[in-house]
Amino acid sequence: MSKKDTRRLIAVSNRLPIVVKEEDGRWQLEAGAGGLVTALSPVLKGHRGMWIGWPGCDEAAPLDELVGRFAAEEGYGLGTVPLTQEEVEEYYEGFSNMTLWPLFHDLLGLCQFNPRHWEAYVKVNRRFAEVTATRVEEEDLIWVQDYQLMLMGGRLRELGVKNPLAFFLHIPFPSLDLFRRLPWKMEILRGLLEFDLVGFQTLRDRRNFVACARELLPELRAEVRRRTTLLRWDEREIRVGHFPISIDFSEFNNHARSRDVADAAWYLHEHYENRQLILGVDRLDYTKGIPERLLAFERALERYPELHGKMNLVQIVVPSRTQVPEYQLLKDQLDQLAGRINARFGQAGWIPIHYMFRSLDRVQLLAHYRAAEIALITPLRDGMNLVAKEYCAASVDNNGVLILSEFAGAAEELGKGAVLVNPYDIDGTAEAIRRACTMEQGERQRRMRMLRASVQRNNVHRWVEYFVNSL
Ligand SMILES: Nc1ncnc2c1ncn2[C@@H]1O[C@H](COP(=O)(O)OP(=O)(O)O[C@H]2O[C@H](CO)[C@@H](O)[C@H](O)[C@H]2O)[C@@H](O)[C@H]1O
Ligand SMILES: O=P(O)(O)OC[C@H](O)CO
Repeated sequence: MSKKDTRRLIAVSNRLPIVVKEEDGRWQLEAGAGGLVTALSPVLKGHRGMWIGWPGCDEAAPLDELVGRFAAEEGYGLGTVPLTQEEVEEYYEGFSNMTLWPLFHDLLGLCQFNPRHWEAYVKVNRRFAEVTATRVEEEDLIWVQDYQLMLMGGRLRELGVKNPLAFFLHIPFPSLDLFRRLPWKMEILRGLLEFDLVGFQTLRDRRNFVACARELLPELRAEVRRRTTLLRWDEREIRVGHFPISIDFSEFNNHARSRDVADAAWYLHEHYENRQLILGVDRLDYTKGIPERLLAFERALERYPELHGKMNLVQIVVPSRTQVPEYQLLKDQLDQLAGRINARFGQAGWIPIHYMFRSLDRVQLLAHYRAAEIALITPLRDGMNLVAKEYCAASVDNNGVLILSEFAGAAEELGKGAVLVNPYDIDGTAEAIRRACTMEQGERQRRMRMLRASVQRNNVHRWVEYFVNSL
């Protein structure tokens, strides 16, 4: 949003940027984790906005009081959409996370197509629209976020909301071949076409969407413009663009240089006895390629014994979607893999993999980024991947090597400075680990300078400005 633009921004997403908890009989609000929170909070703070979403807590919480406190402290308001336990199971865990999430990440084999889940998805999307309609004022921009809410636009129109409506998809949009497997593809497609602007992370996602729309709605007309594709359908015009999301570069860069972070990074190096640190940081998710990464690390230890004792893989996994069975299985798989590889290669005084299943606070996260000589970010498929960008912004000594999956949206922008890998290619990723461990200082610095300049230029403020200006 440009500085001149004074319109209020209403962001709507499944989850509010908060976690409500009861500790020792006292209710508290904590900031939530995840890419969306990281990206949107600074923007809403700057534009006296409002965030509408599911508070994710039980009915006993004194929500009004907590929400009021949040607005006073954070500088933007919250609107809440409560969900019942059954709705959480069917709309969120069910249709959103067992159908759309795997399908849109090209993992058809993990998809469930359950009509009950679909019905709950329709119902909850309508509810989100109804709550939003009661909060909206004449000049507001409404910006709906992500795959859980693709049907909101239609209901907002039915309710007579005339404000500009925008939608941004944080995850990839699948190819026509995959999208057509969805029994409710036409409803989703028509739902997205109710918005005035539909944004994707990458050019590939935008092209996939336009290809689906043209194929499944033959009467639709598409015209490629300079920055967007203009669709004409049902007497309306819809703009479709790609807007790679980013981070607040200055915030990460400045905080990474602070005394707290420098001390914590120094302590980490001492703790790991000055070995090279290879860092993985992910939400627990089967799209992030963590088992494949551990196997590639194992292959590197098999093939390059000269690396033994010289480096550690520090893998941090933040708990996520723990009620979905696939995520529970993944957790067990990771525990077993890390244990097996450590038992196979560990020596007195050297445990190859340090695996932590928890969230880190900001100072610790930045200290890990700053201390790590290598970031190993190997999703099987990812809309963007903000960890890759955060690592670059926090590598203030220009000394880090970014190994990045070619299937992360971030690879479109960071492909030149990063060492790109195919995460399914275990040998290739192992070779990339060796290459990064032995890369000369000059090449490290040249690559990281390029990466940092790119993240600095294409920061989150530019993302919002570019998106809103396209409306
Ligand atoms: N152990 C830990 N402790 C503390 N914080 C941790 C952590 N592990 C991860 N985080 C934080 O969580 C965020 C994760 O963002 P990502 O972009 O990697 O993925 P996510 O799948 O959540 O987001 C979705 O939205 C984003 C934004 O659009 C897209 O990049 C992505 O592809 C899409 O799946 C980062 O900001 C990171 O700092
Ligand atoms: O925990 P979830 O399901 O809200 O996922 C958050 C991630 O940022 C995915 O968009």
